[in-house]
Amino acid sequence: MTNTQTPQSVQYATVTWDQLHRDARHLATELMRKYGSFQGIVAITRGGLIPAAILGREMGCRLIESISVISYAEEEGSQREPQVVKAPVAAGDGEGFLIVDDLVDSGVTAKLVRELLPKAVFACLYAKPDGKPHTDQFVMEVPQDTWVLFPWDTAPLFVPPLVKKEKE
Ligand SMILES: O=P(O)(O)OC[C@H]1O[C@H](OP(=O)(O)OP(=O)(O)O)[C@H](O)[C@@H]1O
Ligand SMILES: Nc1nc2[nH]cnc2c(=O)[nH]1
Ligand SMILES: [Mg+2]
Repeated sequence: MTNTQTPQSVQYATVTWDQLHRDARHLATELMRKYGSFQGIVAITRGGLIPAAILGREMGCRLIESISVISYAEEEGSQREPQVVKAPVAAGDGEGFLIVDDLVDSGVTAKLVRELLPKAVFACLYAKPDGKPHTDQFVMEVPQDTWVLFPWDTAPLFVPPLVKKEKE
């Protein structure tokens, strides 16, 4: 994960596809060691979909259910009252299921999904301190004031050589 400081002092942590894949495989290893196998996986859309696909492949799990929660306003990334727009019907009360998301931040999304699936295990790749109590397993902790940029949030971009910046 690469930390970048912008002039406004907003911290970003950029995750590449390679790192995400490595971290998801590491999460699969730890989950199998701790819990054995799962009957099914519930992906929290949209961020949990790719991690869930990687975990499903590694753990030999083909039953993938989803729950769709809208927690952040699209335009400004600010938090709003979370709204479930698709329920994880196949998962029952969560017994034998693994819930997967890309990260926990405030923990609001994870808390809501756990209330709907009280018997499920919850796993994610990255956890900020406020969200940590709501996850059973994660790979890496990220500071609360850091915004994680996932590979699907970014694109390679031309960057001018340092020597040109010095002349400005
Ligand atoms: O712990 P919280 O403060 O609730 O934040 C974590 C949630 O926020 C992000 O999803 P987002 O709502 O942005 O939707 P998306 O997955 O569809 O991009 C992320 O994928 C988690 O699901
Ligand atoms: N991409 C992204 N989405 C989030 N939703 C809540 N926190 C975050 C974050 O740090 N990064
Ligand atoms: Mg999400």
